[in-house]
Amino acid sequence: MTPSKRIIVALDFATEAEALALVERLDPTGCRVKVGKELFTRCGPVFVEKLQSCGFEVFLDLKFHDIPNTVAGACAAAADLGVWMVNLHISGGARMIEAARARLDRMSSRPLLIGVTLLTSLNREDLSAVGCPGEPGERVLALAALGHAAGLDGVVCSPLEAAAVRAAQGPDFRLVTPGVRPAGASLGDQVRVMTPRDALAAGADDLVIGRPITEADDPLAALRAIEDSLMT
Ligand SMILES: O=c1ccn([C@@H]2O[C@H](COP(=O)(O)O)[C@@H](O)[C@H]2O)c(=O)[nH]1
Repeated sequence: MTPSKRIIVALDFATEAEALALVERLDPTGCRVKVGKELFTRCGPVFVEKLQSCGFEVFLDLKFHDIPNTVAGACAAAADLGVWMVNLHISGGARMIEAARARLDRMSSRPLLIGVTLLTSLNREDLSAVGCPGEPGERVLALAALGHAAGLDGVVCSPLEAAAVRAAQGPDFRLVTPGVRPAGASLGDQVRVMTPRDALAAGADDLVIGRPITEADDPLAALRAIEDSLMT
């Protein structure tokens, strides 16, 4: 895989027109795209199909979290849509993940099934406030192990945790990392972050990058600069 194909551009836009304005300038052989809650709620599966008909592999980032039967059905719907990757929250538990995986395994082709460990916007204090005292890294490692054993293809984690998860879960477990910021870029609401180059060096497979590209004066130039930083 080329270093640039490791970039997943997060299309966190409020309208289809804004998303298309960027997508029409992107090369589907050079990057993937992510459709999350905002764009999907506004534009729905039809927009995902449009992206796919333009040649893009789509990460459907809806972070399913519900009872096993409901999440399994949602994952099957994502598979029917033909997306490349879909995700759920590992904190939904092993039975939820196993049900999703079993349902996907019955389909003729399936997306990669990835689990969110701990949102990259959370720090130690946030964790403690929701009744989970301890270091974010420890929680990520525990959730990654649970998710792998239950049938996930990989996890979403911060690049800060990528090396430890890679060491614990091996080379074939996919590590998808948001919380990626070029040096000097605004963090926004992200807390556990690394630069694109450091994230790759730490073992990330996929770099999910949104606002540093989408909110740049010249989004394409911002993407190119990130790609260049991965090659040098
Ligand atoms: O832990 C997580 C899980 C998902 N995300 C998503 O990634 C992008 C990041 O966007 P930026 O603009 O680069 O911050 C966004 O769509 C999130 O929903 C995450 O950030 N952290």
